[in-house]
Amino acid sequence: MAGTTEAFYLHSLSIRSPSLKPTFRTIREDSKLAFQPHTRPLVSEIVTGTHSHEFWRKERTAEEVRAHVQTCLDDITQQTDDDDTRPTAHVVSSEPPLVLIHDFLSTSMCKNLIDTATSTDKMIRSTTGSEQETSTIRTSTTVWLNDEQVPETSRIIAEKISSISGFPANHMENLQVVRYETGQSFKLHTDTIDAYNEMDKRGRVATCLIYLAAPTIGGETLFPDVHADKAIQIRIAPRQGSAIFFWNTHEKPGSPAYDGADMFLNTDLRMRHAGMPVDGGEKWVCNRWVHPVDYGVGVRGL
Ligand SMILES: O=C(O)CCC(=O)C(=O)O
Ligand SMILES: [Fe+2]
Repeated sequence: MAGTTEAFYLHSLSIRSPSLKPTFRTIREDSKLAFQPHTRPLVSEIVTGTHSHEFWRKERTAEEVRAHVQTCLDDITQQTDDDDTRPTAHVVSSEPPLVLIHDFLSTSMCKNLIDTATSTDKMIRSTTGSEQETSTIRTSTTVWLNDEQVPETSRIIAEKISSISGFPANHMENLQVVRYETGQSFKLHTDTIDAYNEMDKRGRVATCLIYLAAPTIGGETLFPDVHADKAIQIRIAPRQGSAIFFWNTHEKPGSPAYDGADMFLNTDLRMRHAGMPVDGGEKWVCNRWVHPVDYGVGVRGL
């Protein structure tokens, strides 16, 4: 099947229908670990990449991925995060890496993003791709928030993603806040496409998707191809404050195949995913995408 994208190819996509009836594996909340105070030094400035890419240079076991992401998260201070919860990493898939992080963002910061997004009065129908097209592919509404609008929340998010990915905050787009009302969805797509290699800012090498509010029914994020067993499709149930992190290209930074920011990055089609229709209540998410080059702080999006 041809690659699907958040950009131009979406029109030709359809959800894969495997010959075997898929087993849906829904990732739900794990028991919450008790808060453990952080003993590491504070990160007082916007990060410039506190961890190297080295970890991602080769295929890792699930436990290696979990331990690495957990350490990256623990390295980031929670001082400005006002909930007494410690983020916990759970590996949905180690190859390709797909990590679910509970308590990635505090409840109050989730609310801060939703309130700020709402108060802009600028939420418009979501689009796909650099052409900013609206279609039935994506029926939610969107607003972009920059660092000035949500300074602390934006910094906390950037620090955590920087720690995990090894890319500094200036490689990240602004925050894209998305609201799904009942009946709305985002069909199967990838967050980057090979054609983005032609752009100055290049493709979205990594995605961090944060769940700001969970619907009462539906709205799972579906990954039909990430599990090695093709009969298994992964569905992640939104939970407020949780996030998923994944790489969108075959070449992970630090790997032998990764030859610097100028290289051609091949979209990993196993990372196709969809926001399933919301069947009750409202779902809010926030995207922060990472690029292989300096994206320029304050730039709105692709
Ligand atoms: O809403 C979801 O679960 C997925 C959203 C998504 O994939 C996107 O915004 O690119
Ligand atoms: Fe996506």
